Amino acid sequence: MSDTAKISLRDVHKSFGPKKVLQGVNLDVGPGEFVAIIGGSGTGKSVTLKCVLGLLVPEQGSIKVNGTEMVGASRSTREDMLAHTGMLFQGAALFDSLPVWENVAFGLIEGRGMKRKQARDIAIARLADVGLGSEVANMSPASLSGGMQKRVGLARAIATEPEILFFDEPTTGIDPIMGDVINDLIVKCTRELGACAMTITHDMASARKIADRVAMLYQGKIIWDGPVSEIDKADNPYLQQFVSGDIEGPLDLDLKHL
Ligand SMILES: Nc1ncnc2c1ncn2[C@@H]1O[C@H](COP(=O)(O)OP(=O)(O)OP(=O)(O)O)[C@@H](O)[C@H]1O
Repeated sequence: MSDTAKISLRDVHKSFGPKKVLQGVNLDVGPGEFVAIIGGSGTGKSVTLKCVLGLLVPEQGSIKVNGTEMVGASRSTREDMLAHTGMLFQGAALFDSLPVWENVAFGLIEGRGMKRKQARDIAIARLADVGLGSEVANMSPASLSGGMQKRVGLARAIATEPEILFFDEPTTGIDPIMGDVINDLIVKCTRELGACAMTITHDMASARKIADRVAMLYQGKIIWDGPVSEIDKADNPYLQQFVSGDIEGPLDLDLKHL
């Protein structure tokens, strides 16, 4: 798998002072594959994603994206990688000073140097892909509901037709019905692009719906990694406790130390 993997993490370690957060993470995401990293609060999901994006630097290990080593990579190598990726941030992270369409078109205008008229047309098409009409294009992001902001964030993530998509807790902060709409849109948009994707989430319903595979992070390592269809049959007490949300089980002992 690692020769063809679009994203490959090998023995990734990341600490903050004495706190060892990642202690040898191994994970591959293949072409066209959607992997969800699941795990409880504070297990290091965000730290893992930030290491892949180059926002944090691991002190040990290798992270390859499209076969290129990212640990210790130059700024231009990282920028090149980011130019081929799309990202939906947890709070959608839209610029309130720009109208919706310019948020969606940002990577096209600033990153690709596209003319504003053409970029606006593409932005309106991407907004339609996520179920938003052209009347939204000139609105301020601040005037939209949380669910609409997530849709705009998704339209922005796919605007440059990236090969790799990253999602940071895509259903956090919105109601379950809107969460389901967002999950459906994420699946549709990712498939249409033929992109591979990585999401971090503690929402099992979302992980089951959007991912092909889940990888459970616990005590700094991936302790279970398998297809969504295998989750319920898996003989792993940590995974089963997390999936069922039980208070009793092997996980709660460790939670006291968080
Ligand atoms: N910049 C930092 N400096 C110090 N400690 C950090 C830093 N970033 C993360 N941590 C610590 O690393 C641990 C893992 O954090 P992380 O945000 O990755 O967890 P998470 O699994 O994403 O949790 P959640 O689901 O609650 O967002 C936490 O104990 C956190 O306090």
